Amino acid sequence: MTEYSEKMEEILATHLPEFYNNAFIQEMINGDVNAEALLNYVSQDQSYLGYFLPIFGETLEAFGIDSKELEAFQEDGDTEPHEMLLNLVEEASGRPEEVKEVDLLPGTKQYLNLLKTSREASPFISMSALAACPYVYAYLAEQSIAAGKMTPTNPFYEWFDFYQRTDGGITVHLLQALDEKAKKMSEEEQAAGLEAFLQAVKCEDLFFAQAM
Ligand SMILES: Cc1ncc(CO)c(N)n1
Repeated sequence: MTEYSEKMEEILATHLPEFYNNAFIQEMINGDVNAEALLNYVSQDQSYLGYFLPIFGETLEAFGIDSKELEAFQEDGDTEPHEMLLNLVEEASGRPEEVKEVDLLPGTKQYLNLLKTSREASPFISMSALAACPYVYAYLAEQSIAAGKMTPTNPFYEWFDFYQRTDGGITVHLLQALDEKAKKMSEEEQAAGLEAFLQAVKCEDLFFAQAM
C-alpha cells in the first residue's frame, strides 16, 4: 500500500512546475532582489506565522509529537530567514528597512482560513494542512538546489539552504507521524487530509505570488 507521505510527495511533484513559474520564485532563482515584493512577503509572513505557530503547537501536542527540531522551529518564528531577506533589501536600497504591521492580503486570509477549518475538522486533517508549510519550502529548496537552479552564488542561496536544512529536518518527523496515524484512519479521513494538504500547497503558491 502506498504510504500517506508518498501521496503527499506526489502532490508536491505535480505542483513543482507551478512554483517554478511563480513570478516571485522566478525572481529569486534569477537572483533579482525586488525590494517591494520581498518586504510585502516578509510582513505577510510575520502575520501568517503569528497564527500558524500556536495552531501548529496545539496540533503537535494532540499528535503526541515532541521533538527538539519541532520545538526549535516553533520558537524561531522564522526570524532568521526574514532577516536574510531584509538584509538583501537593505544592501540594495542602502538604508535600514523594517517590517511594518500590515493588513492581511487575500491570499494570507485564505490560507489562514484553511488552517482554521482544518483544525476544526480533526487533528489528522489539521496536521495534513499544517505540514504544507515546512514541506513546501523544504521541497522547493531541495529540488531547486539539486537541479542547479539555485546555486551558491545566488543572493537567495542562503535562504533556500536554511529551509532545506531546518524545514527539511522537521518535515521528516511530520511525515513519519502522519504515516503512523494514517494507518489508523479511514479512507475518507485520509482523502480529506490529502485534500487539505493539496489546498495548503496551492495557498503556498498564492502566498508567494501575492507579494508581487
Ligand atoms: C507561508 C509560509 N509557508 C511556509 C513557511 C516556511 O516555514 C513560511 N515561513 N511561510
